[in-house]
Amino acid sequence: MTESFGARLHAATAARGPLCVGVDPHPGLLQAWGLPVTVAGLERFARTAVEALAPVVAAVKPQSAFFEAFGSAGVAVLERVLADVSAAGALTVLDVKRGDIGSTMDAYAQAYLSDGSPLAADAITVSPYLGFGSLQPAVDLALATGRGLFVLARTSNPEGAAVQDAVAGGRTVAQQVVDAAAEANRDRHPLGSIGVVVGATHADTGLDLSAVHGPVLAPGLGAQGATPDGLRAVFGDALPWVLPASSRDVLGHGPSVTALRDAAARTVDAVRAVLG
Ligand SMILES: O=C(O)c1cc(=O)[nH]c(=O)n1[C@@H]1O[C@H](COP(=O)(O)O)[C@@H](O)[C@H]1O
Repeated sequence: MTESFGARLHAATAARGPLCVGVDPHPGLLQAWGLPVTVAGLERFARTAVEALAPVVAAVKPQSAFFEAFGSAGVAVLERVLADVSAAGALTVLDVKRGDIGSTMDAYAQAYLSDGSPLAADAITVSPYLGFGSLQPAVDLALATGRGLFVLARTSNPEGAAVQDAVAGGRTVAQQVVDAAAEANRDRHPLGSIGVVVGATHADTGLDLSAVHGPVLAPGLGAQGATPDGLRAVFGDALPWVLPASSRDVLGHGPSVTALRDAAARTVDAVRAVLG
């Protein structure tokens, strides 16, 4: 039987530390690395980041939009990134934030979560704001193929509050997302495969994460102001579920492979000191 994403992530973070590094090829970062803002520059950037990071961190999260911006040639670079990260032993979390009516969600699921698809990743980010139930085709396919989801619950940006902190039926919308993920993770050991996204940027998430039993992707370290030391105050008892994520703060140390790897190692050490 295929090993679940949750089990694979649990093993990867135990071996390499609890950190997901994002590969976000911002045009400004390409320029800072002395690269042209072209497909060739994108490819060099992505290959360097993968060479530096994929052999050492638990998970690598390419942000799809920065590749899509270059059209089909950029998407081809993304396909290569996904393959190379896997070959180097890290898990791939493709940040595409998909969410659609169920029948179309099924097509997205086939694109990103089915064996043999060129854009298949170990997990993808999805948006539940067409209703958590609309994600069911992705939940089903992820669980069937040993893959996972990270469902946006309380995002790192301040604008998220207007929707995610709204209260319906006595619970915030974000809490309802967390509870639905928890239900999908019930009885999955050692870790469920339906993760949630909760920004590390919040003073107080307002969430009860005690039953989530799946990974809590926590973006916002560095560039958005969150710090490893701050994770304890943000997540409290839920720290064991947390997978902190950082993109620009690490990528800014390129193009030196050594400097990128050192930056990732420093961040891993800092989050390990808090998460254990
Ligand atoms: O799903 C995500 O990855 C995500 C969710 C969220 O709430 N906030 C957030 O910043 N992200 C992504 O995480 C990355 C953060 O990048 P940095 O701010 O450079 O570390 C970006 O690719 C964002 O799109």
